[in-house]
Amino acid sequence: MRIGVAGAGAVGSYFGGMLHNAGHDVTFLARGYHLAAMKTEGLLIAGEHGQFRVPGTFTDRLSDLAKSDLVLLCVKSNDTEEVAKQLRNILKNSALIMTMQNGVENEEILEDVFDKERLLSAATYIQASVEAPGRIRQQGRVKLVIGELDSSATDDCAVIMEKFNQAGIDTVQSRHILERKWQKLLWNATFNPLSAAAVARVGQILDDKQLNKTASAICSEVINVAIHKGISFDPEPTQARIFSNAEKARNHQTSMLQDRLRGKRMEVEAMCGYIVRQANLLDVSTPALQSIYSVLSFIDQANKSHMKMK
Ligand SMILES: NC(=O)C1=CN([C@@H]2O[C@H](COP(=O)(O)OP(=O)(O)OC[C@H]3O[C@@H](n4cnc5c(N)ncnc54)[C@H](OP(=O)(O)O)[C@@H]3O)[C@@H](O)[C@H]2O)C=CC1
Ligand SMILES: CC(C)(CO)C(=O)C(=O)O
Repeated sequence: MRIGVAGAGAVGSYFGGMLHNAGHDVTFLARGYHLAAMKTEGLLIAGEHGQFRVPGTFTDRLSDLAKSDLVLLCVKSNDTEEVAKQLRNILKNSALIMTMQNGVENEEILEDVFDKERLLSAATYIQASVEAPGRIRQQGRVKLVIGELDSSATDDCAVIMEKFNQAGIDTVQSRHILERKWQKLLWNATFNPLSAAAVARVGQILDDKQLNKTASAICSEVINVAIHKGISFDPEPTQARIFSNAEKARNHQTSMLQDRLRGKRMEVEAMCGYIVRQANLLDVSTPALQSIYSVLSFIDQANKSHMKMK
């Protein structure tokens, strides 16, 4: 299968690397120092069970993805619309696009650009980071739940699931992928923004009495928004599950914290703004999330002005 990775950072490089190892023809779209390192040395993926190097096709020309049968959309959510529109101009009509991003708004953005039957979404369970240019660090368990956005679409998803499993990526299919994505968003909205605002690892949020209290408040607000959106959750066990899952990621720097530490733009809209806007539409109160949203939006704006002045 010809696979294009649109945004070969932490997530895209890992999954693209695994699929390349399994014999697929993978093209990695990246830029900057990371791309330069991959072009000269190949891509190095380091995990708990050792490391492997991936020689491959690394490019900063989006048009090099034109022949893809499947594109893994792995840019940060802030770049979704721009990259999706560029992809629409070059991809063949039969190409499938799978978002592996966090949040649930990317699916809405993609539906405005592509026919729904070409779209898949993945709830991506991985802890990965670009440790150094050309080098990805992955820790903990990796799992994907994938599904078609159009539930009446032909079963491309089953074929992709099989190929991913053959490549050693634990993948299951869901007929209710948006519900799964909301479940994941509950976790991310609880921990990612707070971790970025406080510059704290997940374990530090769990251990600090005040941060833990704020995380619990955000979590119950987001569950409430999801319920008002028609996603069925039992609030108490859901919140308990989110916090017990966090125990397994104690040492993790969330992807949003990684961005803050690197002075990169954070996924503030995907993780906070979208939920706050939905809450306003549904007349649901989200004071804790709104507060973190205002802090992170301010930091992102300040970083942007600082970058412009440089
Ligand atoms: N990291 C993790 O553990 C997890 C992340 N996720 C989600 O997955 C998504 C991707 O996250 P992650 O992999 O961490 O992000 P990264 O920032 O590591 O990767 C995105 C990559 O895409 C590149 N990129 C963006 N636009 C272009 C372009 N036009 N041309 C070439 N390259 C481009 C970026 O370059 P540049 O750096 O120069 O902007 C970056 O290298 C996010 O939605 C995140 O929330 C989900 C689960 C876990
Ligand atoms: C916490 C984690 C790693 C869960 O997969 C994640 O989604 C993120 O850091 O954004």
